[in-house]
Amino acid sequence: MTDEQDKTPAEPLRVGVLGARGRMGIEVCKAVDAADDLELAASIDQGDSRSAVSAAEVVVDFTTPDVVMDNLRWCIDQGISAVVGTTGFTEQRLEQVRGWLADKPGVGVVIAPNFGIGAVLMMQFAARAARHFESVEIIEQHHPRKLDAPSGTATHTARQIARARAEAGLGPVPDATKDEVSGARGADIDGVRVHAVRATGLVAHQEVLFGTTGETLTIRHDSYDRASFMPGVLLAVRAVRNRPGLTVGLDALLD
Ligand SMILES: NC(=O)C1=CN([C@@H]2O[C@H](COP(=O)(O)OP(=O)(O)OC[C@H]3O[C@@H](n4cnc5c(N)ncnc54)[C@H](OP(=O)(O)O)[C@@H]3O)[C@@H](O)[C@H]2O)C=CC1
Ligand SMILES: O=C(O)C1=N[C@H](C(=O)O)C[C@H](O)C1
Repeated sequence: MTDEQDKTPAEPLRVGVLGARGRMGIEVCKAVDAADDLELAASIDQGDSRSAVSAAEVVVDFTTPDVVMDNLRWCIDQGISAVVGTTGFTEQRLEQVRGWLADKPGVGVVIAPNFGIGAVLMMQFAARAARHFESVEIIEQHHPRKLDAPSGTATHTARQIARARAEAGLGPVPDATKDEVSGARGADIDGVRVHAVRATGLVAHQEVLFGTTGETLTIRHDSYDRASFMPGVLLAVRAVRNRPGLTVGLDALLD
């Protein structure tokens, strides 16, 4: 039979969701259900047994920073590829994941601080602008039920900006503050000040403010609905098994 004659539809990819009853998990389950090429094989939340997820080929994790490493270790041990949106990934944690993956060469993991395509572009544009401005501050704004501050997106953006500034030979951001009420100047992430705002009505928003003599540049992204993260999540779900090892961020998948 030629490929042309073989019209058998491909089996849908079996996806498991961890954190399935959370704000993001609910949205991911809906998106997977709605996709013809994906099947929701298991949806697990706090207190459920993880064993149901063994049937999945790809696991999506939107849980909490304190449980995500244990989940990830379990997936890798089971030989299941994973797409992770949960925050809390320090360089040390990423290194640990790389170590686990070294023993499982067929397994892929994508960890992205933000799956919104606009947010990924905002981070790229900010990294590109960074070397042209002596001043930079990040203001992130989120719903008040968010557990971590500053956000994973803001932390990632600050690190990328810091790297671009170092490569360009820029020194510290100018700031004459001598007398400070604790916290007034925000958190210092690799030399970049990050301010975290929490308010009912917000979803996920970030502004990167750059300044130099006589001008400022503001790069802003807004997620008004968690549906905004789904194209990125599904892109990673479909790609992850063909990307053994660890992929951090969506940039490589978008390109
Ligand atoms: N990368 C991205 O694009 C995005 C990332 N995020 C991140 O995703 C994470 C989740 O966000 P959000 O959905 O708003 O948070 P929620 O608190 O709404 O959801 C987390 C869910 O995980 C559950 N959970 C806790 N422990 C476990 C466990 N061991 N196994 C399975 N499920 C568990 C929680 O249960 P319970 O409530 O009972 O504890 C809850 O239902 C956060 O870190 C957030 O920052 C959010 C949006 C986009
Ligand atoms: O908790 C959230 O809501 C979000 N978390 C991620 C982060 O911390 O950056 C991504 C997005 O900002 C929404």
